[in-house]
Amino acid sequence: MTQTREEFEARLRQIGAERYHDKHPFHHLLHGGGCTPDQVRAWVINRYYYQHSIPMKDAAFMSRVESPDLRRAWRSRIEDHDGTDTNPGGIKRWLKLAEAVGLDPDYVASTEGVMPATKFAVDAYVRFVRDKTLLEAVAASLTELFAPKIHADRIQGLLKNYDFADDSSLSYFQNRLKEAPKDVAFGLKWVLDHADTQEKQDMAANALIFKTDVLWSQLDALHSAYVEPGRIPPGAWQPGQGMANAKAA
Ligand SMILES: O=C(O)c1cc(C(=O)O)c2c(n1)C(=O)C(=O)c1cc(C(=O)O)[nH]c1-2
Repeated sequence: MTQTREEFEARLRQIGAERYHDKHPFHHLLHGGGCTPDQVRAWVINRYYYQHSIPMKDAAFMSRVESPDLRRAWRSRIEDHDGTDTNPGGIKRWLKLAEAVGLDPDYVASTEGVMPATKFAVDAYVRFVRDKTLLEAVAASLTELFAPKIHADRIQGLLKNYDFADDSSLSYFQNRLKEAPKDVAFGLKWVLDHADTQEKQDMAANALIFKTDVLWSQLDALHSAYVEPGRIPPGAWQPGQGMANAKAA
């Protein structure tokens, strides 16, 4: 049976309550101060791959949208990450974080050393958005409903527990707190408006589940490579590589 708007929204929120990556042990370690500097670096290097792919994902989405109104509402997402004349954008802010943890930002931006599992997961998200219905693509972005809480927890946890954390190194997350709410309000309304049959509601819910899997599997890979059992896959970053001071020397 088709759910009411309220029931369907509750179903989407329940997916986040059960599956969002704020529950992953790697995030508990990171936010609680339990990561070594190299574990933080591994996270920054791999997560950069997600950051650098998000605008490509949004460009893939927009290339398929026929409605000028929908494209206009969506395009600020690309500017938020790539920047404008007056805003450096999220990718540059992420590289500030990379510098603050001692990495060479050029190394991080090269995406060398990113684990294969990170690439598989993130590339699958870009392909999903390119190939599936617009409804599924917008629904997949709705993990951002749950992101403000994790960003706020992260800012608080990193500031409390790590010397590298300050307003400059954490500016990425501070900015997302301002940017994400408008995106997610728009995306949620769009999905609720368009998922008007049971079949479409199921498609949208499954798209959101897929996206939680994309996020979760990245952290599983990070945990197994750099925490326990510490099995770094061939070709992935080894502690000591890509450091800023190695370049200066
Ligand atoms: O730190 C996080 O946990 C987190 C999660 C997500 C998400 O839920 O996909 C995004 C972000 N951050 C983020 O910063 C971001 O710009 C973003 C864009 C998107 C998207 O799917 O379009 N998700 C996310």
